[in-house]
Amino acid sequence: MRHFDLVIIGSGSGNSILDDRFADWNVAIVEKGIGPNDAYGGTCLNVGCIPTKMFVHTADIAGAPDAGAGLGVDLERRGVRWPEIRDRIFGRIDPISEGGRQYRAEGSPNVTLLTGNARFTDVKQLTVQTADGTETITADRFVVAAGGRPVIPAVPGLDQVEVRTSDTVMRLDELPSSMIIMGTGFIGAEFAHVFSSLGVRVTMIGRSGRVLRAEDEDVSARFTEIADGRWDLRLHRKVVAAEKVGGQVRLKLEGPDGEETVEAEELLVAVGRTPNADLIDAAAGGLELTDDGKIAVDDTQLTSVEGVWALGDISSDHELKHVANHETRVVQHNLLHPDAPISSDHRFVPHAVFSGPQIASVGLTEQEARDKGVDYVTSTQDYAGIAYGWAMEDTTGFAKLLADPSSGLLIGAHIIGPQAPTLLQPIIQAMHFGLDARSMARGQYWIHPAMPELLENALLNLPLG
Ligand SMILES: Cc1cc2nc3c(=O)[nH]c(=O)nc-3n(C[C@H](O)[C@H](O)[C@H](O)COP(=O)(O)OP(=O)(O)OC[C@H]3O[C@@H](n4cnc5c(N)ncnc54)[C@H](O)[C@@H]3O)c2cc1C
Ligand SMILES: NC(=O)c1ccc[n+]([C@@H]2O[C@H](COP(=O)([O-])OP(=O)(O)OC[C@H]3O[C@@H](n4cnc5c(N)ncnc54)[C@H](O)[C@@H]3O)[C@@H](O)[C@H]2O)c1
Repeated sequence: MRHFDLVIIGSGSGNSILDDRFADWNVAIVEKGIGPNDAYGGTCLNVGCIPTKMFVHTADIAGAPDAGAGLGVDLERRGVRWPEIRDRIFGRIDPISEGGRQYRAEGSPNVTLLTGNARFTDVKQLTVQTADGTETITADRFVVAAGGRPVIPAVPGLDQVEVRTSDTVMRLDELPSSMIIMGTGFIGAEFAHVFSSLGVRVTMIGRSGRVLRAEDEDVSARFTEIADGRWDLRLHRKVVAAEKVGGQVRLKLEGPDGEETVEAEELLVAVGRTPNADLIDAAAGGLELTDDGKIAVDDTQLTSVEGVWALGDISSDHELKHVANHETRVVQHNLLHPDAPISSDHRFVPHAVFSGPQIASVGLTEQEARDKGVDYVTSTQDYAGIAYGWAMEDTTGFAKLLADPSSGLLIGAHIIGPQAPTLLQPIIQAMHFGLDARSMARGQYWIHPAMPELLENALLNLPLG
């Protein structure tokens, strides 16, 4: 039985743990391979953030004729070369993934790469199913960074149709003429934007009355209105059956007007992700789980077993790469300095939805502030009320801020509109460094007439006495 100083399960964020400071550690990385190509490097690189945003940017360009029409510029989108788009994107990503694998397999003398599925068989003991057979390994320390995977809901007949998930939909052979998207969360909203901008007829199905309903209620309501104009939006619907009819997928829905069916060439299921704690048999390793099946960790990312840390989607409340990266740095420090551990900072975790329009958010939504009984004031500034918004003829975007009325400190910020994630960053900075709204608004220059004037005005409009 081989014994290591450290075993890392998962090559996504887990791959970033190792740097020169670990050069004299005997380390094993175990990775089963992700996506249709069993790739190295985890979700974000291969089937998540990076390819999706490359498709989103392409979709934004494909949408230029619509944007131009309102400005008096007539553009024509003559076509979309899907295979070229797909191959350009993965032509860049796949070699990075393969380079990462090779570096760990051949270029890191102190690292053993084991390719295969890892399962705990005891505390600090792992069995790895490789192509060469089964190997059991032990280690002094473990980092569990095994991520999550898409959920496929239990709908009668769904196992009989070809279901796409975010793992597979970006590599379709051909661009379909129509697509049903089940789910109205991050992935649904981003892919609906991508595929509808590329000319696919999209039908989106949601259980509730809102798209992106976890967002601030005003943002979610505005996004839902816009989505309703961009694709066929069926809300308050339950999918009760699925079948294959000819080359099409047909779903039976139950909704406010009774039963209905929808058909399309492709079906994308985007109803959330589940942590891979079951795949690694966390329980056999003595790792306690949370109620939602994630590996329980304390604020230093330590699990219930001494010497075993977890990070990222398998243990975090936030399934976001910047959170996984932050937790990776915390684990890295705590591996190297066990006597002086540091904690993760999850106070102000931002997120963005790269759809059309874009959304970015940090801190409390108005409904959360209300539910928690937090004292707050709020202000909303439309893009239409700032000079750059006039330039863009934007009529739907806005920034909404929430602040503590006594200290003037920001407690939440929500932006829907062009460049929302970029615009949000100074607010994240203000929240982290305790900058109050008035000092932020008046204590610095704001470039005129640039988009951040949206924030300057929203800050000035806060009724702070
Ligand atoms: C479509 C999509 C778009 C996204 N876009 C964004 C975005 O724009 N911004 C953002 O912040 N976040 C985004 N995310 C979320 C982000 O990708 C994840 O939060 C992040 O990648 C999680 O990293 P991780 O290291 O925890 O897990 P992963 O990167 O998933 O790594 C886990 C690795 O463990 C391996 N593994 C699992 N089980 C085993 C096992 N038993 N044995 C061996 N290996 C195993 C897996 O194969 C995988 O490679 C997106 C996610 C998706 C799906
Ligand atoms: N831009 C980004 O940062 C980004 C992009 C994509 C994904 N992600 C991460 O990946 C995670 C997963 O994304 P997602 O969109 O799959 O999940 P999600 O949690 O954002 O949305 C899932 C949606 O599916 C609905 N749903 C759940 N079960 C259902 C069912 N049986 N039938 C119909 N609808 C159902 C939920 O109500 C919800 O609206 C996100 O939570 C996010 O953390 C981030």
